[in-house]
Amino acid sequence: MIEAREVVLSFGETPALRGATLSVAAGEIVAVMGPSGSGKSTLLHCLAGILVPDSGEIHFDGRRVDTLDETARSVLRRDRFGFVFQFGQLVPELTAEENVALPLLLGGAKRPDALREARPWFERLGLAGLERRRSGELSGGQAQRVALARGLVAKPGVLFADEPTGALDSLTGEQVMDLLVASAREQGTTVVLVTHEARVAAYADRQVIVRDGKVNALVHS
Ligand SMILES: Nc1ncnc2c1ncn2[C@@H]1O[C@H](COP(=O)(O)OP(=O)(O)OP(=O)(O)O)[C@@H](O)[C@H]1O
Repeated sequence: MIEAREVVLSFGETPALRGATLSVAAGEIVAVMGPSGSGKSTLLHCLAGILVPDSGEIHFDGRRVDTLDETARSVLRRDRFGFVFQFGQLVPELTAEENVALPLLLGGAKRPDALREARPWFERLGLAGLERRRSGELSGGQAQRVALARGLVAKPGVLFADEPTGALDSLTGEQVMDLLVASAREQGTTVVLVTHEARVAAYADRQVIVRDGKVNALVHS
């Protein structure tokens, strides 16, 4: 479904990826682990078409991604990928339901249709009653569940989750992971999950370790 082949990327003098290879099958949930600074986020950003490697290739659904121009990559991200980051990154001016509807609106849906599709996510993720709140009026766990709904609402081919529980206490983090995995499975979404927490990685079908910019160890859970 999504693949990095021998990806090399440096930030100036700092090598971040030194020949990273990873292949994720459709519907698979893969956890990317590894020490701080090893290149996990950079690998995720390359897979997601946010960063372009210096060399190597990125493929998604049979298409080469890294050779697309910025516009084509941003359309691909909008239409086929979902994102959840460590701090939710909800748009503070929008209500929770508007945040969830955002990917549909950006994809061209009419506002009433987008909001109608967004609403069931509040029940599903235990957020009923919070639809009109803004991010400042939500707890960290609630905001992260809204971010998860936003990441999945457009039924992306791949959900990229970068430390999605990193800002949460462990119980809240487990609730978010339970919901992430259940929702992704329900709609067959492939998940690339960056985490340094073994307990979070244990939710994945497979764990890989990034060390010194290479995906150099595999652990089957
Ligand atoms: N925008 C940037 N500019 C310069 N250097 C960067 C940038 N982003 C990452 N790096 C460097 O690239 C290397 C890999 O960083 P990356 O964020 O991918 O690691 P990581 O494994 O995700 O780390 P962490 O677990 O701490 O988030 C590090 O040495 C980092 O300092």
